[in-house]
Amino acid sequence: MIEVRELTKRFGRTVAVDGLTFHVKPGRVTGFLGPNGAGKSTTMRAILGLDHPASGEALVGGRRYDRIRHPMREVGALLDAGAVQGGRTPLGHLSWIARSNRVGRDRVVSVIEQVGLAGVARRRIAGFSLGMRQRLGIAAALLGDPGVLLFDEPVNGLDPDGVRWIRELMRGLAAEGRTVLLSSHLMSEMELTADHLVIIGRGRLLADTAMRDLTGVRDVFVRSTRAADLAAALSTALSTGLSAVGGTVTPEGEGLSVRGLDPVEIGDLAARHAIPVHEITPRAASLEETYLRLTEDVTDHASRRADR
Ligand SMILES: Nc1ncnc2c1ncn2[C@@H]1O[C@H](COP(=O)(O)OP(=O)(O)OP(=O)(O)O)[C@@H](O)[C@H]1O
Repeated sequence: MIEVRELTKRFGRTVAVDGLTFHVKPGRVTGFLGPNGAGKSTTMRAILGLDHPASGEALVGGRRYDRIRHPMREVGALLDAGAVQGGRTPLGHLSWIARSNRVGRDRVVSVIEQVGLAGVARRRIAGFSLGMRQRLGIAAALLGDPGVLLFDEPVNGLDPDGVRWIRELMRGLAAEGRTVLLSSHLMSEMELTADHLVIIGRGRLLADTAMRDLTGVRDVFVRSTRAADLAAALSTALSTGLSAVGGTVTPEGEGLSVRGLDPVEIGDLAARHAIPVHEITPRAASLEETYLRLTEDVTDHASRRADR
């Protein structure tokens, strides 16, 4: 479990994180979203004790990172995959981290295999692609077999095969009961990977919600050869209070986009008016659509400062 409480972090005049509160629970993948400069990396760095907040706190398993006796065994993180000495090999790099954290050598071999780097374990990292460096960074995060994991943009630079691998890895780690916090700008990928979302903008919380609640039914598409008649009947039903306030009927191609009525209500109404209906499809909003709507008012910090 990660608990972020009233966290505020400033860099000079920039408020990177502004009174942010959320919890990341075990057993599920929590996606961490927000526009560039929203404060995601700063929040993750605060959780890992790398940035010190002006106020508030970030706790892992109920403790501040610097109070954890064997941090690597409790929390693992991939923040910046580029920050590795090129002269080392994966085996050398991970063995060095393992030794300085009292983690056994068997774990080194096991994580190298887990991330698919066994074939290059003795090659110099300098020649590695970004995708291979991401895998190495993930191996380092997993080294202590921690229950809490943070990944900042792990999909960066990976090919489609690697992207799928990350998705399965994240879901597998959550299924083992671990707490997984994952940031990414790839909405379609996040939609497939995360169970829960924390969305921030300008350092503040915009949403803390289950994925299925955020991408729930948006509208119902109804196709009919008598779309105009059906539209009239549906509009009457909406205006006489059959549905919640705010229902709409909008022409779309050979049919109608209906909000505020469910497929059963629409089907029953069409039958009562003897209007033929050839399709009734409830449509979900994509994460991208919902995310863009939620964040449309929050520009990055640079433009906010320039506004002042
Ligand atoms: N070390 C620093 N010194 C000064 N300003 C910083 C520093 N680190 C972050 N910031 C600023 O704090 C704000 C939040 O940055 P942060 O990197 O946390 O955002 P982010 O959500 O991770 O963005 P991105 O999606 O672009 O990675 C930005 O305005 C950034 O410029």
